[in-house]
Amino acid sequence: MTLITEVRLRRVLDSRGNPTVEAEVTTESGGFGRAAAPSGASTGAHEATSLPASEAIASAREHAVPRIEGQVYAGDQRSVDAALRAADGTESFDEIGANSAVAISMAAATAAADTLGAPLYQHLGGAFRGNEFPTPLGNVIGGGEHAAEATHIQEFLAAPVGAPSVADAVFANARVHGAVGEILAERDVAAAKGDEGAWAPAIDDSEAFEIVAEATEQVAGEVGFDIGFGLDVAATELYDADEGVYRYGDTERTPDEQIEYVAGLVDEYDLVYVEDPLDEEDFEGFADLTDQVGSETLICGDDLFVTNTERLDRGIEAGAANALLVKPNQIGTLSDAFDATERAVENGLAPVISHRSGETEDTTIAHLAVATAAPFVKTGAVGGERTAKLNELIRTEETA
Ligand SMILES: O=C(O)[C@@H](CO)OP(=O)(O)O
Ligand SMILES: [Mg+2]
Repeated sequence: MTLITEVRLRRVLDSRGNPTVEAEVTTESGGFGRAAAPSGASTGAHEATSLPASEAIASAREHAVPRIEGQVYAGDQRSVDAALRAADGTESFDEIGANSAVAISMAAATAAADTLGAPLYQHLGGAFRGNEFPTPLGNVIGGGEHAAEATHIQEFLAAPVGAPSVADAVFANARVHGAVGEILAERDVAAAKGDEGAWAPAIDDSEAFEIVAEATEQVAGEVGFDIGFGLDVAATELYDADEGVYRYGDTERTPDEQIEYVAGLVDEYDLVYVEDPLDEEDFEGFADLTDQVGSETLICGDDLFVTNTERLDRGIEAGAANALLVKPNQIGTLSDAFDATERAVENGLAPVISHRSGETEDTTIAHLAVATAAPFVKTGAVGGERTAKLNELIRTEETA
């Protein structure tokens, strides 16, 4: 192993045009790694703290960098991440920011892989990884917090579950995205794109269901394999906690009605994946829905679990979901993200590695998905910061 000799931090742009933290780590033997923190728009209340980039950088330079440079070995990821936690001193990275922490954590892993001359997924997952690849979930219509005046449900996802390879799956999702664009044009619906590159038309959710169902079916016919349909409801953003109702514009649903509505959608559209169908505090509602439809579909906790093993344990106890969304920046380090992933797998939950709505060209999550043999990765369908990850998966599959 080789000592980390330098940690550099700077502000770079994310895909929304906001500053974010980029870290560079250099090792004694000349290994080099670079990584950048993503950022959420529909963030969970229990996520680790993201500070303004300049504040996060200043604080990490003062508190974390001196504990890492010349002190910690690249490749000893647990020590890197323990140094970040010790430097911060809070559970939620309030001091240095989870954005600084995750950028340094991921850059250190990348520098270690470079030192070894191994691909990042292999350094993270071990010599025998690279034989299983995730199905990419591609956002083709989106609204919620990711686009104004669009659908209430945040993400309508193509899920090419029958694809023979990652490359086939990636191209299929892009093709579904294209087909949705064509159907919208035929219907004379103008559509810009939301934060993740999905179409963001001013249509109601029921029309979006129709269009995505038509597009997935059409493209499945063309490519000759199954393309499923998934959702990220991001229901916390729809929930009015004071009134105890979910609001879809003028339509209101009580929590029981919401469960019934989502269960109905699972049946009607054969949904293979449903993320955050209920408010982030409603473990019981999640359990009820999982009980009803968990044998047919994945009920995935994002804002519910925030990649946090304590919240995941609570969910496991309650039977609240059968999938975990994994976003390293929700918890702050790769070690924590790995621990949550392993805990999920041990308890029969499927891990789904995910991007954020604000992204950079960083490809770490593509490697994380291969390293953990996650069955799904959620990283959009089109757009440079999304294709950065998708194209990395294509390359990885070719060389693994
Ligand atoms: O809710 C989500 O799953 C994500 C990514 O799609 O959105 P955000 O990064 O805004 O939380
Ligand atoms: Mg989500």
